[in-house]
Amino acid sequence: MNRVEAAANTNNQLFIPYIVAGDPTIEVTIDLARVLEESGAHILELGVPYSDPLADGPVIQAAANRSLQEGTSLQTVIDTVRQIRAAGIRIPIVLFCYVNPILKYGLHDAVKAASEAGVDGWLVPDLPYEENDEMKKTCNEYGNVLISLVAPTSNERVKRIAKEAQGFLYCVSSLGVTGVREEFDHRLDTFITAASESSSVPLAVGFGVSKREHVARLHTQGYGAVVGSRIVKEIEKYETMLRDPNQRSKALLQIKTFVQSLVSS
Ligand SMILES: O=P(O)(O)OC[C@@H](O)[C@@H](O)c1c[nH]c2ccccc12
Repeated sequence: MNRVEAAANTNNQLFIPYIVAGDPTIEVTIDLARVLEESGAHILELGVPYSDPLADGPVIQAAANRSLQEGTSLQTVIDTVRQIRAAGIRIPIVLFCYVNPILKYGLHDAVKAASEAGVDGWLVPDLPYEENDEMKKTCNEYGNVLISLVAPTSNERVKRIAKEAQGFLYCVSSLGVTGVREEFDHRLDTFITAASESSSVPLAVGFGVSKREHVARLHTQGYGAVVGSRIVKEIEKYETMLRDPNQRSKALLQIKTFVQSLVSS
């Protein structure tokens, strides 16, 4: 069984952090992967920075820019995963990548290289479900899953996507872009109920999940929690210390304590 599927099926309180690879450096990304694994994360969403991140809010856009200034590319992210695995970090990794860098690299070559480096799945936010056949087939050919994303739009489409989902079904809490939110779309509960009734895999909710109460509520309802911007903001806060080898471990400890506070029951 694929490691993302295994993690999703054995943990009914999924916690899935998202960070941008190369933010603030590739070296720190490897340390952060270990910190997130130690903090109890079940699956790591590792973002490939992109110059035109349509679905991302200001926090993640800024992180992508920091990473792009470091020269991060899909290739260096694949190389980073290889280093993460060589460091003995086993957490299942889902690569978060917009479609352009994949097409530029070559879809088949990208999935093959990533799988050989230790990637377990992909999520391509701007690849419509109706056009994902080749990506899904190639992912599955290399033992990877393609994670599907559903938003609170028409229930019929949600049901169709949910039925064929792999690993876990990523339910976007509200329309718009990523970023910390106080409240969620009022249609969230009906939308998620429709999705869970049709889904053959566990659900995880993302977009705006940024407090312990948010995570606890989702876990109580039997859903996983995806947290991106709020963790990326913490990384931004400690950027200078993370860049300084003499202060890095202190910053990593602060970040670990923060992440643990999000998931502490
Ligand atoms: O940042 P938030 O509001 O916590 O949402 C998670 C999100 O960052 C992460 O899953 C993600 C990053 N980029 C995306 C693009 C589309 C969908 C989801 C994402």
